[in-house]
Amino acid sequence: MSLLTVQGLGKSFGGVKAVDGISFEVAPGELLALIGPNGAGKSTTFNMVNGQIKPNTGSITLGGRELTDLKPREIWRLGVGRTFQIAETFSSLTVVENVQMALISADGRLFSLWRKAAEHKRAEALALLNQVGMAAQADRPCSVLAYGDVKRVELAIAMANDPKLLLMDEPTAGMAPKERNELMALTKRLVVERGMAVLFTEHSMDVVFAYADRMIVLARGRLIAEGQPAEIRDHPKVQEVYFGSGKTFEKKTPGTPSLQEAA
Ligand SMILES: Nc1ncnc2c1ncn2[C@@H]1O[C@H](COP(=O)(O)OP(=O)(O)OP(=O)(O)O)[C@@H](O)[C@H]1O
Repeated sequence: MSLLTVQGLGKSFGGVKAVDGISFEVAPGELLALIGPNGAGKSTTFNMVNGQIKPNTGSITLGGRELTDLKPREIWRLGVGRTFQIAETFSSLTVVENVQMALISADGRLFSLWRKAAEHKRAEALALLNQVGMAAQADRPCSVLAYGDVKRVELAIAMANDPKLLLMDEPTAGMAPKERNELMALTKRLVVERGMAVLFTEHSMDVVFAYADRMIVLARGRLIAEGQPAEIRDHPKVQEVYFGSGKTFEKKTPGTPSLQEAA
């Protein structure tokens, strides 16, 4: 049974069909990668799922509930979280304060002045930081963290709303290979442990092939392929759209896919 169901989704900007009647599903506990060359319609799709852009056609349902007529805040409340290409944390606050703020926001309450900021939901925030391996750094300001650690804090912030579906916009952009793998392994663990679904875009094909359970491929707004990473790598239409972009899929050794940058 799917959690997110997208049917016939379309959006045009002037004469450009940014997204052209796409349909796909995401199941609970699934890590689904959305890939495609520049301008394929990935961001527009993301922005429609979280309500920032209204589609011209089609429907998006979460657990059977239609989302297309809801505001972004209402969609977030129903359990659709998002992380961004550049991590969004308050650098002047400590790690734990950032998560505390998110917990307060998820409660939908204004900060109560009669309680000290330092105590508000601290235990809950620390439990979330523990899940992402950041409890030991709870009282450090976010501004002094390594970028990979900021991304972990961002995940804890996203978890504060207990999302059923997390949209991750190029989660590993700007990260070194080791950090990339650590972040994706952590994401995979959260998906399995919480039964959460993740829909993510990613330009790094190594990450996609190593961690995605399934992939969907967009080109010029259309969904051109869908399947397991191994099926997608060998898919002729996918090879075709990536040909000319400077990227080709190649197998280094049998069963170890990688992306080669053409000279
Ligand atoms: N607000 C907008 N106004 C006009 N055209 C837009 C707008 N947003 C996107 N487009 C166009 O829609 C198409 C799809 O863009 P989109 O940003 O969704 O692609 P993308 O796959 O996310 O690309 P990238 O990988 O470069 O981020 C592109 O042709 C883009 O120029």
